[in-house]
Amino acid sequence: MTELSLHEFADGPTLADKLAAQVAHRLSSAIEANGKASIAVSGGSTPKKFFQALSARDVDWQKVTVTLVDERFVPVDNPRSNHALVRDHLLQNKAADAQFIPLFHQCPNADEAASIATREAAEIGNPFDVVILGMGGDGHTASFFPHGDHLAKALDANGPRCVMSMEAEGADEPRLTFSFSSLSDARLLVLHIEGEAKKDVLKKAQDGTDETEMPIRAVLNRAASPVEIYWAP
Ligand SMILES: O=C(O)[C@H](O)[C@@H](O)[C@H](O)[C@H](O)COP(=O)(O)O
Repeated sequence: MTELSLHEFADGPTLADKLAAQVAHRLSSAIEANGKASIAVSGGSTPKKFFQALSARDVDWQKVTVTLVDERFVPVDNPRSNHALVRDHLLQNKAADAQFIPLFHQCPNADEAASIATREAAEIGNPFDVVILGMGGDGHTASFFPHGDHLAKALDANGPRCVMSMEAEGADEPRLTFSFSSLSDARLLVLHIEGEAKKDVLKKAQDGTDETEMPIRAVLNRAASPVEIYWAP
């Protein structure tokens, strides 16, 4: 069973600040121990304030590699690009010196982009020092969507560390996602969610076991690392 801890905050800005402090501390400790640090972040609407808070923190950013937990199969000039979100809100201020490894590559299909991303991500080393997951109202996390075409493979704890493609009814476009095995043993594994509705989704996820219906259950039930849940109304 995975150990879960719930950290609740009065509001989103307070959460963003506390999470940024904790993540900056972990990145700095990793740099002290290994000379480098890695972080994989989620896209979507929730992380913007956290990205801005983290970008202002004192970390030796030149030694940090940033990548995405998952990406939409769209170029960086598309408003739905997670790369664009990270570029505009995280790779700014002090964090402008960090190295970014994108998952999207201009290829005929998402599988080919996933192969390139897998090769490039292998350079980062493993496990990630920090992984920040989000969660959708349908119980997806990363691009582990309910009934996704490659969901079983993506959630296989013994599957390879890789980036894979994913298509699902609930996803607007094909996706690229790190596999569960690449994310679940992060040295700091955070699930960042906000709002009462997401708390209800979390509760529903904890009340059942079917991962095809709510893939977040894989993280909550069998992540190799403890899961730190950060929540604000
Ligand atoms: O690209 C994405 O959409 C994500 O990385 C995704 O897994 C996200 O974390 C959740 O969908 C929550 O999204 P919101 O923060 O927008 O609710």
